[in-house]
Amino acid sequence: MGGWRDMSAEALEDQYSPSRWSPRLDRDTIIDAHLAVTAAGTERARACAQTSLHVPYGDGDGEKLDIYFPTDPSGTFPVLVYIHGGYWQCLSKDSSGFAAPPLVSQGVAVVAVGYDIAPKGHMDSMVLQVRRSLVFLVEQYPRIRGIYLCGHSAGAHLAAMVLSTDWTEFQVVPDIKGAVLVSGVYDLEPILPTYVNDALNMSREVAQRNSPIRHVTPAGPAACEVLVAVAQHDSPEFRRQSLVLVLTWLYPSDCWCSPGCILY
Ligand SMILES: N[C@@H](CC(=O)c1ccccc1NC=O)C(=O)O
Repeated sequence: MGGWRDMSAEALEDQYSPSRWSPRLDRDTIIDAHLAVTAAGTERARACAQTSLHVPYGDGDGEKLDIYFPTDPSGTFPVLVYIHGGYWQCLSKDSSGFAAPPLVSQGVAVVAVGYDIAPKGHMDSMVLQVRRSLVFLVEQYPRIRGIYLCGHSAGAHLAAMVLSTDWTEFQVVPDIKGAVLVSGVYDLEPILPTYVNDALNMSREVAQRNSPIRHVTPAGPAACEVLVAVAQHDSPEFRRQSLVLVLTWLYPSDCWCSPGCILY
């Protein structure tokens, strides 16, 4: 069966370039459209919510987050933590607050997490940064009751790594109640031969260590509700990746990601 290991680098680049799969817009237009929509949505969110912007959660340049507070600031509140995509090398928290308006009006805080993207940031450090951002929120904002994670594309990968965290290595265990993973990449090995890895410069070992489908801890992922979503026109490889993640988390003792497996 022709799995990703049988694909040429060219074919993999096609599969792992979401911009090439839109039936409506060409590959350059669609990325610009994505940037325009997220930037405008974030501007709207900043106009309608109380915010704390560029809050440092660590000493690194990129270790900052934006908080959009609930309209009614009394009492405790759940928080939606949004992790942006951009193949770990573009985009930022500064245009990642677009989900806030309907949530803050319902008493939910929204946090857009920043992290040091490549080439400055490495895969290990980005994963550590998003984990630390949650520890910071729990420690600094005791009125938070329940964390919901949302990540898009590379951000869905980072969110899945957060769900796979062994929190015994940290000071606190964040109360993650749910997650929405949108069009993520959960096995990093197929992107090694593609242009995506030019800035990331991952070795096979780094890619495997940071692949949620290979990172199933004995305790499994955080015990919470998870919605794994793909888009109608995502590439077959993107759709396969989400399917393998779901199967891995549902049936961790079965093999879903080695040569010979039906979905490999
Ligand atoms: N070079 C990629 C760009 C890309 O993947 C992307 C662009 C904007 C937001 C998210 C993206 N992908 C995953 O993080 C492409 O051509 O589709």
